[in-house]
Amino acid sequence: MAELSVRNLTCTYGNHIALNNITARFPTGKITALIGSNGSGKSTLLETLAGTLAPRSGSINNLVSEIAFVPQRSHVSHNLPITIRQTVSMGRWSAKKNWQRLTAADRNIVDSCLDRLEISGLADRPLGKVSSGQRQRALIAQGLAQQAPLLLLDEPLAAVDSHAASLIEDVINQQRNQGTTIILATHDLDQAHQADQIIALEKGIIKPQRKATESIKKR
Ligand SMILES: Nc1ncnc2c1ncn2[C@@H]1O[C@H](COP(=O)(O)OP(=O)(O)OP(=O)(O)O)[C@@H](O)[C@H]1O
Repeated sequence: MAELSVRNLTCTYGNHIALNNITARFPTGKITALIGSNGSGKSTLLETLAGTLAPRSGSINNLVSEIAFVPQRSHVSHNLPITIRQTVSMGRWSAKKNWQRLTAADRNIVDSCLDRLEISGLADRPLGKVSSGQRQRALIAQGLAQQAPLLLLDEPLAAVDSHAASLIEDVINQQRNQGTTIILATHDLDQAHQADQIIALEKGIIKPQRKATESIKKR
């Protein structure tokens, strides 16, 4: 898989410039951590790579067609009629044409993802009636179930306890070891340190790497 990169990428919301002419490379089969304060542009970059936001200018190069994106979500209606298992199964449906039925192999993948995130016991519970940390694990399991070569995670450790955080970190490392390219936004500096590359954003631009590393060490 050729290396994913962005060149002179600018993204705006109306007149507001959220990403200002950034150029970056995302090594294949490695973890890139995006860090930066609130509003620095991390989610905007992930959404642009995921294709849910169109850039104003610049290019995205070598983007694969299958992308698993786990966005930042905080609220789901209590009445949403979908179970945790169905939520994770949606990761398999994305690879199907014309809403074909899931095969036994698909169901095994779903079971394995539920198991890896330790939510098998919650599989039949409605997504809207579990805790936000449990929901976060379900959404990550959905992303894993896609088995896409590119996995985008927006604050995967938000809302989870320390056990779940280390579980999610292990899962992310396992995915990287299997060759998945991972780009994640995080405010957790321990998690950023475990990444292969750190990109520090500030007001929509990339801080030079040396300074980015220094700023992490100081905190
Ligand atoms: N839907 C939107 N409409 C208008 N402006 C937006 C929108 N989403 C984000 N922005 C603005 O774009 C900039 C980048 O926001 P973004 O969400 O990418 O930051 P972030 O680094 O992910 O922040 P956080 O750490 O809080 O999640 C901010 O100034 C933000 O206010």
